[in-house]
Amino acid sequence: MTGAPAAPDTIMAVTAVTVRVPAKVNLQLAVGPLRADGYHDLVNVFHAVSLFDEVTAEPADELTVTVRGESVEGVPVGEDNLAARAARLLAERIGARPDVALTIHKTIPVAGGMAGGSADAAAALVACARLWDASGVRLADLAADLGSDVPFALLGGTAIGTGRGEVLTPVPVGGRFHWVFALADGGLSTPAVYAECDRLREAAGQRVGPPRRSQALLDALERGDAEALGAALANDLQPAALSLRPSLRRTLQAGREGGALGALVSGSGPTCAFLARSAGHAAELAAALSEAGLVRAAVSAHGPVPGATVVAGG
Ligand SMILES: C[C@@](CO)(OP(=O)(O)O)[C@H](O)COP(=O)(O)OP(=O)(O)OC[C@H]1O[C@@H](n2ccc(N)nc2=O)[C@H](O)[C@@H]1O
Ligand SMILES: Nc1ncnc2c1ncn2[C@@H]1O[C@H](COP(=O)(O)OP(=O)(O)O)[C@@H](O)[C@H]1O
Repeated sequence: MTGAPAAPDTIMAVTAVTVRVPAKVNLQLAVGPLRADGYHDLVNVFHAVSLFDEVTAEPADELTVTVRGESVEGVPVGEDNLAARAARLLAERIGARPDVALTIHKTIPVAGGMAGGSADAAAALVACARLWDASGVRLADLAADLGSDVPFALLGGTAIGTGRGEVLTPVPVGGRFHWVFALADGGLSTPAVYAECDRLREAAGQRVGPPRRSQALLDALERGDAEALGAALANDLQPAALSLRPSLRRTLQAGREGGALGALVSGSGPTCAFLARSAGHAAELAAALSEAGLVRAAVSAHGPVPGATVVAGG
């Protein structure tokens, strides 16, 4: 090496920042009655899994969004993209122009009940905060304004979300869990699934009380007990997702027949989640589900994993 070393006070301009951000599955989703503001109070046990999107932020003359990946139809590339909204919100907060080129590499299924859009918003917040040296801004406050699931994508791990899901309390977890996700063709709209949940409850004359946390589920998580966790998985939106997409019943049944410890729709669906006994069992189950021809793809993953993390630049 012959080059002179950089002077100690040289400040390297940040040219690109890449953030990796996980998908989530809801281990318990207890849904209270419809609130006056159109939301529902929840007990939402979020669990971050190793299925990741990556968002790269680079300085540019104006805000642009590029989306790459398989099956990204329906993802807006304009100002409605949640990552673009996140960049604009942060720029507004620090009094800067949102001049950034955002490139999103999507692996998380779109409109799949795994919070991919929320994940991209959280990643964009972290990437732009690094690019614009906005380390003093509390990103969690901005996240909650972008969507109920966005704060969890920043935090990762496993956490209970109350309120509309944005008030987070981390949950202790005593091990790693192995999952299979059955990805469906096409998505389901989150507001439509909540509305169907309300409709089904009303039609059944169901009196809906406040959502309650499952102690059995929290104990299973703390012990790292996959069998008990499988038995405790619960999603109040599942009947609504099945009502809107009846074919998911067969997918859930196929996973149970493959020995899953638990099977449920992930959040608002249509992705189905299966808890496996081990990494090996997850690989077998994913192969069996793919071969059964009921799903677009079946992928294995583990959880919990950290939230939005800078992996390059900055
Ligand atoms: C259902 C869940 C489970 O984690 O996620 P997905 O499975 O869709 O990823 C979430 O509650 C989705 O959160 P998110 O997608 O951030 O929703 P938001 O943008 O805040 O709200 C979109 C719409 O969903 C409905 N909504 C959302 C949250 C909530 N607690 N009650 C609701 O009724 C409302 O109709 C709202 O207008
Ligand atoms: N970056 C993004 N990735 C995916 N969807 C996005 C994004 N930005 C906005 N959207 C919109 O949000 C909707 C819900 O997306 P997503 O978060 O993937 O699903 P879900 O709410 O079921 O978890 C999409 O159908 C799309 O119209």
